[in-house]
Amino acid sequence: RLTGFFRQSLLHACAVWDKIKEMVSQCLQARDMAYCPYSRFPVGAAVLTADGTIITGCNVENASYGLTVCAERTAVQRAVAEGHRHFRAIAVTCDIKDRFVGPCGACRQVLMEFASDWTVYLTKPDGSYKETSLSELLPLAFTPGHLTHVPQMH
Ligand SMILES: O=c1ccn([C@H]2C[C@H](O)[C@@H](CO)O2)c(=O)[nH]1
Repeated sequence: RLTGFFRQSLLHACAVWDKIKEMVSQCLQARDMAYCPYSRFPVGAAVLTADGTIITGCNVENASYGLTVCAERTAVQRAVAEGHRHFRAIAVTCDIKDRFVGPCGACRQVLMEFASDWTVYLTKPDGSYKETSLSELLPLAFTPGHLTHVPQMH
């Protein structure tokens, strides 16, 4: 029989595994909602908040091209608008099957605003993923902590 610490550790590992699977599945579903008539390059994202909520986003393009918003920023901004400011992880996917694709530079910076220790799951269309981190994707980052007037988070 599994007891105490080991049982707890196993349950925790299973809960984490379930959350990753759920994020991966939700980012793939979000990609199907992408509005990308110009690039025809759909992207999906799913962020995991500190309280375990998963919020998705897709890219939303614009005829001006430049006003396009990426899937990752759509998800983060949606999460913030719903009251979340503490994040743990993000899963991102596009239609490219043969390699893992990272978020664009603008999205890396926007993620950095809310945490430096995001876990990032680069997800292929078949649901396989590569785990990385925001600090690996954006080393030596500029962060809110570098400003003399640090924004009050409340
Ligand atoms: O990290 C990225 C990179 C690109 N895109 C979108 C923007 C545009 O709609 C399309 C092609 O660049 O992909 C994202 O959503 N996330």
